[in-house]
Amino acid sequence: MSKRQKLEDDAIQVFLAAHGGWSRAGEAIQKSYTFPDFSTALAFVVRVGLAAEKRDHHPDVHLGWGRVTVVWSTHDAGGITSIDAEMAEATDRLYGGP
Ligand SMILES: C[C@H](O)[C@H](O)[C@H]1CNC2=NC(N)=NC(=O)C2=N1
Repeated sequence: MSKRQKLEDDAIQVFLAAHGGWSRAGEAIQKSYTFPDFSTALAFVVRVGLAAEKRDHHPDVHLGWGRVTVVWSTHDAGGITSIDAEMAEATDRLYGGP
């Protein structure tokens, strides 16, 4: 299946059930992460942004003091695709841990 083909609703539910903190926001999935200060949050945004550039797939990001919200959707497909699920997993890995 193409990575930019929309996921079915049940596949999205399976993804959400398996990945804590992610929720559906219309035709996107999103998660908020917390940090001890602004600069640590900013550094996370930079790491996510560099991963996005490598994959040519880019999130919407909201950066605040100690908080980052990352939103993944595939604009070209008008919804959530498996590359969004992959990038969400990559985002979790960049947040912390191996
Ligand atoms: C031309 C380029 O590959 C496309 O515009 C890519 C770039 N990054 C993208 N990012 C996201 N999130 N969705 C897209 O459909 C998308 N399309």
